[in-house]
Amino acid sequence: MEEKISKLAPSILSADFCKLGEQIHELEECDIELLHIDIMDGEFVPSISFGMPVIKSIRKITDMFFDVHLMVNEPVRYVEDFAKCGADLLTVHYEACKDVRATLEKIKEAGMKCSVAISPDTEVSKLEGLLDIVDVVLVMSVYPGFGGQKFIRDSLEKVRKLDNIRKESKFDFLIEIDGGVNIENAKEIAENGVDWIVAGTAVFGGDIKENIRKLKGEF
Ligand SMILES: O=C(CO)[C@@H](O)[C@H](O)COP(=O)(O)O
Repeated sequence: MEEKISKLAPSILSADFCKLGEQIHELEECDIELLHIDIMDGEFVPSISFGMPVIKSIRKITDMFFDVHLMVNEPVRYVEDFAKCGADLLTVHYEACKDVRATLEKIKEAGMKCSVAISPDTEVSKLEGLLDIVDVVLVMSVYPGFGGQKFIRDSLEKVRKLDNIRKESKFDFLIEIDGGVNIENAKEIAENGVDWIVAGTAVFGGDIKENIRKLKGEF
């Protein structure tokens, strides 16, 4: 993927849903261009978050790039629905698809960017045969399902492996990391070759503008 949007992708899972519109405008005032949107189905992960109606509503109030992370079994079933409600990029989990490549192809055909995510127990080697098609690889640095968990350090090794693969190949995917990012570890994460950094609690817990100012100062 050619364009490199600013690195920080706030995850609205940690937003105050009574004030979602206001908080999105606060992010815009901080020049955030990338919004991470977590969709959970209660099957692939234990929790249920929210779905298309929320994306459709917030699409009306912002032009931010919608980075939609599907923690959903067989996401191929929903590709067109997410395209219609305004997703710019769809991430599907390697572990959740019967045919990952066909799912990614369908996302592209629907006019969106595509991304594949790996959970902490899935090795980078599983992505062989997919790296030519993906725009982004999402490395989960917590077990998917909940915000506010502790960063799993082994995920940095995966990031380095992916960064080496793309340096040694013609692939130009971006690398995104998601889970447990905070002011203490953001600098180290960015230095390992990550392009997009998702942060939920570290952005929405407390003063959003102050949190973003501090996080952006780290990378
Ligand atoms: O996908 C997920 C969790 O499954 C993440 O996007 C979290 O929402 C990130 O939250 P923090 O770890 O930053 O609080």
